[in-house]
Amino acid sequence: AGVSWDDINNDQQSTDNVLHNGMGTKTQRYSPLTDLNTENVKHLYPAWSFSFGGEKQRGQESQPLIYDGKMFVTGSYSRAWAIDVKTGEELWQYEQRLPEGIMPCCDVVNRGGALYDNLFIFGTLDAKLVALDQESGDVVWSEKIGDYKEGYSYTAAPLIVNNMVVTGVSGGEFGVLGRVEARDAKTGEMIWSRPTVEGNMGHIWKDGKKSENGISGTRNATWPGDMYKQGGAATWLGGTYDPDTNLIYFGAGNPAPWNAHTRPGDNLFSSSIIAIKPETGKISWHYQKTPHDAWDYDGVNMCVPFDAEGGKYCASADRNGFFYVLDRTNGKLKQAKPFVSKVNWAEKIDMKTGKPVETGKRPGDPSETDGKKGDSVFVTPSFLGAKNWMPMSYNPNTGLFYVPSNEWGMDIWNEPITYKAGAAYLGAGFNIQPLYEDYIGAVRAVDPMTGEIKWEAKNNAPLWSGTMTTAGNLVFYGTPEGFLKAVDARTGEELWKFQTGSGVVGQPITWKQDGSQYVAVTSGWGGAVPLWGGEVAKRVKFLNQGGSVWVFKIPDALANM
Ligand SMILES: O=C(O)c1cc(C(=O)O)c2c(n1)C(=O)C(=O)c1cc(C(=O)O)[nH]c1-2
Repeated sequence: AGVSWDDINNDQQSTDNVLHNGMGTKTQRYSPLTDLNTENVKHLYPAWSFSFGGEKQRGQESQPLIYDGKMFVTGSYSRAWAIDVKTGEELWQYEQRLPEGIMPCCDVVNRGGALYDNLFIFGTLDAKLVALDQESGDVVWSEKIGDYKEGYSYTAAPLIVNNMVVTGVSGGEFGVLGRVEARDAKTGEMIWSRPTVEGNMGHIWKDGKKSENGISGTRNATWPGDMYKQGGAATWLGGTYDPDTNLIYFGAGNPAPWNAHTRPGDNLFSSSIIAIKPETGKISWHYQKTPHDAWDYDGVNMCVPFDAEGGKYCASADRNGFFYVLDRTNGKLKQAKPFVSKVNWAEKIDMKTGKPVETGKRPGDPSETDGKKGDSVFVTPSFLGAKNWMPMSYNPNTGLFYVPSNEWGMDIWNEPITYKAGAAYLGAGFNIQPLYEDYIGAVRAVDPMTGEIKWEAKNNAPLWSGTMTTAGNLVFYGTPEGFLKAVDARTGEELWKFQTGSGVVGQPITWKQDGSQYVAVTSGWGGAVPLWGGEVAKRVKFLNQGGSVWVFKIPDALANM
């Protein structure tokens, strides 16, 4: 009984449940179901809605999981629920007792949990992993990921690989040490820990004992002095696993602090994609998208595995505005094209070197002006990114990625900064601005092999929800204005929408149950935009908060037509 690794590995093919983040460890967010399709989606109607209750609303970014007639979903402030999928009745509720001093940078969000055996495992804002019994909601084990007093937290859904639960850390804005860690999913015991800042040694545990496990090659060649110890490169979005290559792919975030003048060098492995061997935690290859990042372009965006033209690739739509395709066996660059209309920090990515050709838009060094504030520059995209955390989906039938993208720019300048444990470690100021009157968000259908945009669906507010696609030629996504929408995967034509009562910044899923296809999504406006969005935050300040999960189905009479 319970959820096995085989079940999880088969998640994308098995349609009667959703066992893993991304609807499979590859996180393609693709369902082979065709019951619901472009013809009948207009009949989709709500089966039930469940309120997360309380005053603790804020951003609801969770992807629900479905197993054995139960939905497992997390909410803001490190809460989790099990719900009867048929009736929408609550089975149990768990609420982490959060200390006063938690320091999540970008809202009190959670993006979902992981199922393994009889457990539901999720990360909390006080940087713990909590494993709950699926039946009772009781805590089976709990382990510390990092010290919340130093700025560590966790918001991502864990990744399951074999018998391991694999997680990263949040806290890049506080100079934490980014890392990827594998624990025994049944007990929480550490198996390996792999820092993502060059110069820091990894460790492997044997019989409960920690041993050295260095990476080969240069040690700390890309950071000055001791700065690698607080180098950031937070792994705050979790990762993907591909059984074909037997590699774990993680994005590593921005180098700390933001002020790049303090840390000459490429600052590996920040703003990079890293491929890790699951047995040892060793880095197999790495690819840096933004060397010596000066704009908080971060780099956590997942590299989503897909196969095309006989090759094994992964694709990453980066905050820096480029859509990257890498050979996922060795990290070699195959393609990199912009997926937003204005990218002004780099002209292009040089296909020979794999590096960006910059245009000179780095914020000025404060020591070259009055010592307090360096010259400000206007840069596109803004640091909230051409695409932030919200996941894209890949449809193998259309061969297209469906990317939730945003068009905005920022004024950014640097200030002096020194590291202090538990304090913001930026050394930068900024103001984000819209570029266009009529829209900020746009779902874009990207052909990964050419970089061509096949269609786009614009949205007034910035898009902050994931997309999900099906063999029924549908793409689902949410809007901050409150709608869950279904569009035609081939054309982008809008076929259905439903107003959920608050902004949708969640991640839609679909599955089949008792003969009909279901769709679910969380609703509740929040995340980084209202907190950090500058002029954009002002433009969308009318949007209301919420906290609920919605479940939809088609009428039984239409289910098999
Ligand atoms: O560096 C980090 O550790 C870190 C963590 C998080 C997070 O855990 O949510 C975000 C970011 N950075 C970030 O840069 C960012 O834009 C962001 C947006 C969001 C969100 O949920 O809307 N989280 C985060």
